[in-house]
Amino acid sequence: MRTHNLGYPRIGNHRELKKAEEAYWSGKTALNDLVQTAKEIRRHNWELQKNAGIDLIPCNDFSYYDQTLDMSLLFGAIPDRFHGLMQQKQLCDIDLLFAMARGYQKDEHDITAMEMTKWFDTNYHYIVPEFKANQKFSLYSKKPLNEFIEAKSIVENPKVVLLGPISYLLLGKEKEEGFHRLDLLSNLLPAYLELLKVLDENNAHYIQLDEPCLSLNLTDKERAAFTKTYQTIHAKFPHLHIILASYFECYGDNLSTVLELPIQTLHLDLVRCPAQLDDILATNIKDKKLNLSLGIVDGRNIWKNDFEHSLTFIDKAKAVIGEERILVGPSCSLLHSPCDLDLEKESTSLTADIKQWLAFAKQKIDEIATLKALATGSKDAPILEKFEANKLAISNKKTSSLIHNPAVKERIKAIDASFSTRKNPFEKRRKVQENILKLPLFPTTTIGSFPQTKEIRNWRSQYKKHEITSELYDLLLKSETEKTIKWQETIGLDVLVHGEFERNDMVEYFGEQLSGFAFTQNGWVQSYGSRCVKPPIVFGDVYRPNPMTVYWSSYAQSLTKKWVKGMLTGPVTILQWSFVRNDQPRSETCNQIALAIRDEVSDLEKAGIKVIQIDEPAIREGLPLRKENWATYLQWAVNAFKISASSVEDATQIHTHMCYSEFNDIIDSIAAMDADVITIECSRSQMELLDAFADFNYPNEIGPGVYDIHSPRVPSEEEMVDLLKKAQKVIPTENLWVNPDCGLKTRKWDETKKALIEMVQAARLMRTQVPIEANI
Ligand SMILES: CN1c2c(nc(N)[nH]c2=O)NC[C@@H]1CNc1ccc(C(=O)N[C@@H](CCC(=O)N[C@@H](CCC(=O)N[C@@H](CCC(=O)O)C(=O)O)C(=O)O)C(=O)O)cc1
Ligand SMILES: N[C@@H](CCS)C(=O)O
Ligand SMILES: [Zn+2]
Repeated sequence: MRTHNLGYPRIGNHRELKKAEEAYWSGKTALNDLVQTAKEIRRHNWELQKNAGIDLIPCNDFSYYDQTLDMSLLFGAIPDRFHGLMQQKQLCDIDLLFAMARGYQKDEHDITAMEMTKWFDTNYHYIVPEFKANQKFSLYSKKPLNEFIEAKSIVENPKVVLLGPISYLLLGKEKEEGFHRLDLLSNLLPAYLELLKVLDENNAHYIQLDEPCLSLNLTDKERAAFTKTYQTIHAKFPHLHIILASYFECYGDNLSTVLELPIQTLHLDLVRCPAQLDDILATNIKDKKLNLSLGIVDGRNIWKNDFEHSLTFIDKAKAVIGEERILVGPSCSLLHSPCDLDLEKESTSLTADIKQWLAFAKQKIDEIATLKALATGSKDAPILEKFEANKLAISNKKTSSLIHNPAVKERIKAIDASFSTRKNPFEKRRKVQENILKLPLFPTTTIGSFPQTKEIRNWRSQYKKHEITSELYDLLLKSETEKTIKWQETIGLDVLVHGEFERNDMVEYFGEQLSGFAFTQNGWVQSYGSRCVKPPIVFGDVYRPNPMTVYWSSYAQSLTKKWVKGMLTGPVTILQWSFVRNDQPRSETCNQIALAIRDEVSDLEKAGIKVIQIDEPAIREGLPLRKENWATYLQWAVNAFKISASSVEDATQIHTHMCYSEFNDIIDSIAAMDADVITIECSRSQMELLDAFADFNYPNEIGPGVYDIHSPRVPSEEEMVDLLKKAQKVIPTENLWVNPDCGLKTRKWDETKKALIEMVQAARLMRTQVPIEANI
């Protein structure tokens, strides 16, 4: 029996990578400083896994931005718009990678970034490969080889992790008509073979090919592509040990294809799909040579592994295929886990009771090693002590009084259809709202957050460390809010926002105020590029002890005669971006959060807030990976949103906001949410997304994002007018709002100001082009 890991978090224990990257981007440090920080993180990770006794340690799981983008650069799939820049500036690989991810606007160059979207059902975002017809691929960079050589100096036989060819293609997008990206396989496969040859020549033996698309519903053609690809790889490199890894779901109807592939090891996510072990063991696997990687330590959540439970899986597999053919590992890469629980001090939120139930990446690595020791009959005292401590923690959690709250459970039981129905249909509400809000055509607004400057983050940091008083912190935030309200008035935005300066993060902020949640001091997880989030932990029944946002929304509204949007995160997004309990269905936890948000919506309404936005950017992300499970999820997710939004009068306008996901397949559910207005990220796909709304005849109002907020580049009035005209072709003018793609928290003020001024001008211009009677 051996242990392995599918990937380790690459941000560093204290987000060293983020800090080094942002310092480099702002010109404060040199490239070499960043390169050294990255090296140090990799060395730390490898040594940690080696010291824990992991047998196969991954390399090339590091990335400066995103592992999918790395593959595009590795194989030279660099969109044409970057070619001039490459020739003229002779950018090194890292700079080119950053330009592709973030866009490039300097000197005479003005190049848009590549698209970014959610990685399966996670809160991690990848950069979408762009393909043209007859896209060529060849080895452009040496990253996997370099990292293999580097790892070899620290660990024995590092395992090279690569995104597999089929998933790489399927995760990309055709940027020209007339071909399907899978048609590019014949161009791509030789480049993969070339890479494997180089790795082979340098004595790499273990290659982990991640093919997470095997967790999706595939066509026969796609399955055939897997067969062809892995047969080709095997024919060329029969001596390489290929570990094929999919995760986040069952192999489902792809299982029989996968079991016939000429690979050495198949990885199973036994956390998301425990049943597939029995299915596989019931086949003729015993008579094959295939090894099984048992992914039994949850890479997507922070709960301690239940050793007794996990050992039943290992024993079952052992009985059929024998110890030698088993690898023990995490369910997926630990990229989605925070780094190290040891860095957490016990606090009033993360109490000793709760802390004993948790395991972060470092602890999970130790769990994997301990499980192997236990499964192979170790009688070492420290191992047996760990087993006893584990049993105790697991049983403590099952019986803890911290978790269950009868009042919350009663309230959940009382939910009926009236909780999720507005008083009147949209058309009726719309008239009432028009009379009160009196907004022009093409009303302008923003999505909520304004720049979270270093200064603001420092105030919060000082406040948390008691270096400044709560009164001073409050005053500082108020002055920032006031400045932002005044500035929005000056440039002529129609519906204002308070700026969300008081929030560290849109989910963590609510988690900090809701009972049943705990939060960490350092539990960072990469979200995209250098950006990280600290997901709060739902450990028990959720309720809202006090109003959470009324203070800031009321303050902002008191400063202006214009409408200020109340700003909330929706129940599905809070659920999706938190680490949630595994002892009850997600739908139940979601309903508990929905009731808490419902109370907040009612309080905002009572405080005179007329427009309330309930963000649900993660509703698509929570969609099960297999279509057969969609309907159940969508039913409870949409219902939870409606529970949170439906207590209000017709006069209160409910907005929702969604971003960075493929929404086309769930348009009917988005419509069923019945928000009066939806603002949605659209600009990177040049309004393509709106076709789905148009095809569906989406009845309510829509604000398609007119500029990309993930790039520092400032859009021009003309390009936004062009996008709005495109939108106008498919959506009735009276339904259109004008707004950026998402919140502005990651932007700098100068970029924000320039971009929003252009945006307001674009809306004004659009108004002048509408027949007079429609404008009244
Ligand atoms: C909308 N998005 C979000 C997602 N998930 C969330 N949970 N939240 C989201 O907003 N998923 C989809 C997208 C992903 N987008 C983003 C966008 C931006 C970020 C981001 O900016 N993250 C910040 C961390 C934010 C935070 O929690 N900050 C804290 C701590 C600040 C800090 O580090 N303080 C320092 C001192 C100050 C300094 O030197 O900077 C310290 O304490 O040492 C806070 O504001 O209090 C990031 O920096 O990565 C994430 C996802
Ligand atoms: N209101 C949030 C939504 C982000 S998806 C923001 O503006 O940052
Ligand atoms: Zn957003």
